[in-house]
Amino acid sequence: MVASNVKAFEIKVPATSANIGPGYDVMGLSLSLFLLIKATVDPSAEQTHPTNIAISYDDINSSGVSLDPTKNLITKTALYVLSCNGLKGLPSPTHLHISNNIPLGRGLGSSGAAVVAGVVLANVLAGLGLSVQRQLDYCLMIEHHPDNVAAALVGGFVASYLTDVDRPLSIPASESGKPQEKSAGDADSVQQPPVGIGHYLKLGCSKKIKAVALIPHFELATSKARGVLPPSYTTKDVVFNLQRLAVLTTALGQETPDPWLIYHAMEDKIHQPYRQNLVPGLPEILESMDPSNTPGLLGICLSGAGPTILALASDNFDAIGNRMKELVEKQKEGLTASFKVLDIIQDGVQCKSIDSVSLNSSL
Ligand SMILES: Nc1ncnc2c1ncn2[C@@H]1O[C@H](COP(=O)(O)OP(=O)(O)O)[C@@H](O)[C@H]1O
Ligand SMILES: N[C@@H](CCOP(=O)(O)O)C(=O)O
Repeated sequence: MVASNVKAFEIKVPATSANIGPGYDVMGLSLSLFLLIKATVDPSAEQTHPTNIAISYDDINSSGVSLDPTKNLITKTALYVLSCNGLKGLPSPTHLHISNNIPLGRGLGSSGAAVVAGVVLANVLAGLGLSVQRQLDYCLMIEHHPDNVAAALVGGFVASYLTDVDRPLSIPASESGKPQEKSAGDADSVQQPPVGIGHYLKLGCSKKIKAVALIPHFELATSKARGVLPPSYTTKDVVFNLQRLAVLTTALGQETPDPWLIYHAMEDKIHQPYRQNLVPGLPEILESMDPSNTPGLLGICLSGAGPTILALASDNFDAIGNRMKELVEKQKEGLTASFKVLDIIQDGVQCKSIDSVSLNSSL
């Protein structure tokens, strides 16, 4: 039992797999792996930080993550949203207990989930009443590509684009490895998001499809994997991706998935060929596994910026995961990996008071 003036909320944000082959910075899928935050607001608690925020983690996935509210990505994001709304911190002392099941730096959208959690946290705890569209604007000021955050906000298979804004979206970068010029929350660093920067559309995804995520046991910062991409592409490669992306948007939604249609529609020439040197086993998996030799397989791609490799499948999930694991582990002495069979979930971020009253509908 908690005292009556103490309030507690739970925020649950899904992992996401971005790109899905040809949809670089466009497509995202929400997966059944979650970042969970329990926020306990206790007006009578001792203030331990000027921002009124105290942080703890209970999991090994997040070792190395800062517990300083001005540096931690979740709270740094929340402080940015608060500062845009004239607040220097949370209104009352708040303890955040974080259980993060999304491995960091693996291409499963941990940073996108952290950014979405920060925006929702500020929205709920300061009673800002931000719409989902406005929450997306805030997310995009920090995570500059829309694919992960749009899918984490609204759930499902999501297509998104950014408005061509006339000034850079230059709030502290979320991607690990990027320098932070100022802490969010500094009054002089506040840059309000333009209204309506991001747009999204939820697409159909057959209930028969699951995602097999092969997760190598090493981190690859998204900033590093973006750094290897070329500044321009040939018309031929762009057309190759556009053709596949157009087909993929509908192919995954067909009730009975067509394996070869999806398999070819998940091919890519914009990012995977440039990133494959950073991801041992990706070329070998793409070359050796297809629907003719792997029953149930629908398609394979790099998940986000990697190193996770994602197979979409309608059957034989464990066999597909084991085969991918074998192919990755044989590339390099000492390299290990594991796999998870995940559902594609239709709910985006959920926020509820601990007595289960829903506070944030993602739809
Ligand atoms: N739950 C979290 N709490 C705090 N920081 C996080 C959390 N999740 C991700 N991050 C930050 O995001 C970084 C990983 O981001 P990134 O390189 O984009 O990889 P990913 O593919 O997992 O999104 C971490 O090193 C950490 O700084
Ligand atoms: N479109 C981005 C997606 C990054 O996703 P993440 O899960 O690796 O953060 C990219 O490919 O760089």
